[in-house]
Amino acid sequence: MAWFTLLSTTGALLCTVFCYAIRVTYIHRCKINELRKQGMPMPKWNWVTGHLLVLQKYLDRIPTGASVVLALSELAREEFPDTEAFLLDVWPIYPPQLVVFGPEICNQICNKYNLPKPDIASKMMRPISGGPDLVTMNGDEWKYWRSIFNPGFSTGAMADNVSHIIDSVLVFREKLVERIGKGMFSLDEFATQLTTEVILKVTLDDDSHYQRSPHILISALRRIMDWHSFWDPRIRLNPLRPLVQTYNSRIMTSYIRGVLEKHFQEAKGKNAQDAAATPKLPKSVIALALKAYSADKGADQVLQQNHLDDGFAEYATWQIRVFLLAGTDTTASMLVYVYHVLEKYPQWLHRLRQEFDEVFGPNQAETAALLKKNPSLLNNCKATVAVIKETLRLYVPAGTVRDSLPGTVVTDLHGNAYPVDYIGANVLHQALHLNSRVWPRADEFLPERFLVEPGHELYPNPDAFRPFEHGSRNCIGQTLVWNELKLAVILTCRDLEIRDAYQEFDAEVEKRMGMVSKLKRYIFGQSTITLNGERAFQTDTSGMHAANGYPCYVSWAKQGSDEDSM
Ligand code: HEM
Repeated sequence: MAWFTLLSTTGALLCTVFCYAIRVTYIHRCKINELRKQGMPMPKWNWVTGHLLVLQKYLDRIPTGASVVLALSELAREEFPDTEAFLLDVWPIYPPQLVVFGPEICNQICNKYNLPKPDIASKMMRPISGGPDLVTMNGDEWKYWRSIFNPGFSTGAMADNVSHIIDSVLVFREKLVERIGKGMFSLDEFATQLTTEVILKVTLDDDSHYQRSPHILISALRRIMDWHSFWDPRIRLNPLRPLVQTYNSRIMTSYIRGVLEKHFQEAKGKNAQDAAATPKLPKSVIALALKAYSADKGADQVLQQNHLDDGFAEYATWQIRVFLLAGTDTTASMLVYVYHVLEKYPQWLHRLRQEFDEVFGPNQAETAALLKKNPSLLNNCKATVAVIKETLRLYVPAGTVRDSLPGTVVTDLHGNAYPVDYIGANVLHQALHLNSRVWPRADEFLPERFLVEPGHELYPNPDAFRPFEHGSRNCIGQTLVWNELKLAVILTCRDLEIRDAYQEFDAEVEKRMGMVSKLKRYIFGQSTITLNGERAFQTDTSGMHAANGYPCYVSWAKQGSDEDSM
């Protein structure tokens, strides 16, 4: 009898949940259908699956593991070049969005209306950050914490960081040199270790030596990331996920709180020794944030306390956690792609080497010291900047999603109005950067477009280039990115050469392939491993890292190889 009651109660509960899901889905799809009838552009739509089947069609064209946004970008460019905007309904996987990829409509979303960040983004970031974070906060809370962290990322503060970034880049270089003649390795792994070491130093003043040894904080973050997905239900619904993430989250919080407290006590000690002087805090992001916070809360009051203010420590910890994520993967993935384009287009490698000779003189050994003494020399490397910009255009690793805002209407080029009070927005940088209306010869690698004068046919529309987004929600870390990428290229590309090893990597995979995999391939056919001819396609990882960790070889540059490449 008890079993019968249990079964019938469970059955009734499941039925209720099922009916509720049907009802919610129906109400949602009715709203989309309404927008469809009003003429909102969208791909072929279905009451049951929304646009999932259309998206799947484009996903089937790209290699396994390639980023979903690349499939979305293909869809955008192929089906909506005229409106540069369309509605995408993949609910319940993600809320419906107006996908946009024209500079004018992007400006409306990010600058004119500055639509808020959606709740769902904040929920998805929570396991990584631990609490409200700068990337997904809104309103006054965001404004306040952005102003607290702005000084730490200012151009001046970043110039103060050049010296230790150089030290980290020199370790990266040393590691590359150690790999000469030693076979294939993952460039992505080396690059990520470099950017991680840099962000630990810049944000926490932590001399982690992460390029040479593991770090408890980063191991915990990586474990959280291994159990994290922004969309994959197989990962999101795994019951073990919250347990693993909570455990590692505690490790991260306890480590960061420890470092903050240590810096606070040191700062207090310095103040006590020299009461009259302005506090000589180290210039890490966190130290400058603490300074800004103290100034805001009433001069020395914060520094008079026995322990670091709990409210500040809690928020700062969440932000450090998000900086560790935002500051490593994207920059590392870009660095890998810069080496990739320099291998593909040796004439640009040659041009950069000429530029380095002109700016830093012919004696390479002196470059690091020169840059430490005079970081502003970085501003003289115009061709280097152009190459990095063109790489950022073609391999942009991030975009922005925004929430709906009641009463807001955006318009496309033809004046068609799209209400964004039920659907949010997805500014699709990958499609925007390849939009052939605004980018002449959009698919070609042409760094010269960033060197020509206004009036030239290649001169870019500034609103169409937004790797770091525009407006008040732009990337806080962009100056750091520029310094890191320029320094890495300057200090490694003059005498070292990277060659991708995908051919050898694929041959290894083939050799190690088991019978079952071979049988599967025989039955279902070989799935594609390139995207538009690109084997180093961007993957569905945070920062869109290059496929398979970018297997490569490194060698000394051959004498005269530059001249040969011209
Ligand atoms: C190549 C490297 C990078 C790229 C392409 C990039 C791109 C972006 C983009 C597109 C946004 C806007 C995102 C949105 O609206 O949701 C953003 C925001 C942000 N980025 Fe980056 N980023 C990079 C590196 C970094 C680094 C090194 C940091 C260091 C801490 C960082 C920290 C942040 C933060 C905190 C925000 C949120 C800013 C706010 O809303 O106030 N990013 N980034």
